[in-house]
Amino acid sequence: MSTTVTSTDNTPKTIRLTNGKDFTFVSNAATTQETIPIIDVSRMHSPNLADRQALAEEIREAAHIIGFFCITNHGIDMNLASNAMEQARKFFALPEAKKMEVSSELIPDEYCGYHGMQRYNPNGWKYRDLYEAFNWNYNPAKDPDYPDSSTPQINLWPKDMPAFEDKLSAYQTEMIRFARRLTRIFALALHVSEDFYDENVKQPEAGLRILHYPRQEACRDEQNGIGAHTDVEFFTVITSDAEGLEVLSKSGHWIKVKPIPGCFVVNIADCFMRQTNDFFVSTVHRVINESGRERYSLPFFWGIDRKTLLSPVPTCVSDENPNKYPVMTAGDYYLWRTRKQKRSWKVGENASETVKE
Ligand SMILES: O=C(O)CCC(=O)C(=O)O
Ligand SMILES: [Fe+2]
Repeated sequence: MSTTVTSTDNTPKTIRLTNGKDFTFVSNAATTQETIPIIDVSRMHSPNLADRQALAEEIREAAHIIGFFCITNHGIDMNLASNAMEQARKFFALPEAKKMEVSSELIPDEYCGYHGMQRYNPNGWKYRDLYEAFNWNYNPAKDPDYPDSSTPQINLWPKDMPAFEDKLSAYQTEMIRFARRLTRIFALALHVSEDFYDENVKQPEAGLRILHYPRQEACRDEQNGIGAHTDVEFFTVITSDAEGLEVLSKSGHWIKVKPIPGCFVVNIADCFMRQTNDFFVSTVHRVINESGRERYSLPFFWGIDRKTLLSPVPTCVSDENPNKYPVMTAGDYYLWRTRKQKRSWKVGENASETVKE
């Protein structure tokens, strides 16, 4: 059945994103009248190239039109996700002082570590975003395909909680294996050879985060769970235990994404949009937790390694459609965004970037 969550604020708003672009939504209400595509990805494991190509064409369309889709029959062991979720609940239940021992402020140029409750306000709303999070980076030693114990991880793991690191890392290892395969399908979707990205994902950007959203009491016009934003890297794979994710449609309306048990939501992020010269769209999204209970989510952020140049994919540029973006390394881009977001999303600093029309 279709539903629309009403909002007292029906005036269009324009907000500046940290990627420098502006986006507008026509109303702050959200609807289930529009949906995101559901794609059965079992064919990604097929030995037949034609099957993989057929899947790639479906992904091509979804990545081009809306930049968000739900995947079924992915083959990921969901026990690993539930174990990570269980650890998330335990971690967030710890005293604030214990969580602050691994504060993300300790490493300013990385996202890893703990981000405290109501710390950021990316949209300049009345109240700060109602979430806390813990991020962890790729650990080369635990790569399932190219393990490398000689390159140290950059992470802030809490002391005396070995199960926390173990369970979170086990999920990460599974997701890396999956993301490498999905990257090959994305290459086919761009009509380049399947191995186009293989060399660039041997030391990938493969960070994860656990998020905890308390039940929101304030109205949706005054507070977000996590404010509207776009992700930074190539694609994100999300699992969550409750509704709350909202995606901005092309027509400027918020679509409520209904989580399907056992499935993941995949979305295109900014580096992929840049590299495809906007052919794939990195769509604005946010979370508002009106589920009436706490919400936990587990996004996995996947991108090419830091030293690779974000030069355009050959099939996405032509004389008529020249590259729109300056070329830089993925690492420089990630660093620029990390610095910008950790600074400007802090309380109040971004409010001036919100243009009320
Ligand atoms: O909690 C979610 O479902 C999404 C979180 C998100 O968009 C993010 O952390 O970038
Ligand atoms: Fe996101």
